[in-house]
Amino acid sequence: MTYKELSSQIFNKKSYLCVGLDTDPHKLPPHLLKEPDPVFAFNQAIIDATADLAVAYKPNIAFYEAQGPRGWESLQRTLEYIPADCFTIADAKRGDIGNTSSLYARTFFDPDAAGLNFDSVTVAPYMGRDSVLPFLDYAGKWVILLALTSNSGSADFQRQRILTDSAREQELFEMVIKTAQTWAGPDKLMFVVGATQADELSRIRELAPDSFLLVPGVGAQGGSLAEVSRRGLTAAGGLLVNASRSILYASGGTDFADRARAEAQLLQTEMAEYLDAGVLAIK
Ligand SMILES: O=c1ccn([C@@H]2O[C@H](COP(=O)(O)O)[C@@H](O)[C@H]2O)c(=O)[nH]1
Repeated sequence: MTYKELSSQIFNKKSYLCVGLDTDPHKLPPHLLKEPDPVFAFNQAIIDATADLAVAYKPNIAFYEAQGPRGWESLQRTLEYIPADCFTIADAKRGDIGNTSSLYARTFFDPDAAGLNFDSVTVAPYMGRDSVLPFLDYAGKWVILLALTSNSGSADFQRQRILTDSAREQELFEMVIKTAQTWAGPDKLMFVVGATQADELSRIRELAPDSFLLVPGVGAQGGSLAEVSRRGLTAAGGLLVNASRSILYASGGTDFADRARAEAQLLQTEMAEYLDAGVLAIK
């Protein structure tokens, strides 16, 4: 999906909601356990219940890998079931020396070589340029680079102050955002910024005015959709705001899909208000 197509989806659906498919087999409603692939049955129902409200789906790969080969099959079925008008994100947080990164890229981007066919993958920037470039080699695919994450541990490295070449102070995540934009433009590269870090979003928007930001951390982690939207929305939309647990596990019973829809609807209704108000009006 191109930058323009993603932006159009946001304004057509009046939504920048990304539903996180962090599907934990231990949290499935009991009635699904008799299905041949309970994880897929759950995801299928969640996707059916939310596809008109969401512009993206983000399976977190850990939840599937932890199930061994069965999990990988559930992941593949889920990916194939996601409607074509939705952007897909493999939240895998990969990155290694170049030749190894090429194999990670193939895993998520190359169905002709036994890989999956995601639109994008999350990548950790810590190992630098040569660890990220192999993911950028795929036409039409996106890298979503971790910049300022939602967890408390983001303070350990990402918020550390370092000196620029011109002896000015900046935080490490700022350097990541500036440097990575010399590797690829906003048509191929997004950044992860936690919703719990909304205070930093205005500064991040100055550094990356046109980039899409994947923003996890509303819902279960307590980030504010209003603050994220106020500081992060752009004329192209520019945001994908993810919620996983608050949608998936709104109910553990037979009504789980209806309750998931209701949670997604709350977020989408609020997003539509911000989009309708116009970016400049809410800033
Ligand atoms: O900074 C980050 C980067 C990734 N995540 C991932 O997003 C979802 C959030 O799930 P919730 O249940 O909505 O809290 C999950 O897959 C994380 O691994 C993040 O939270 N923060």
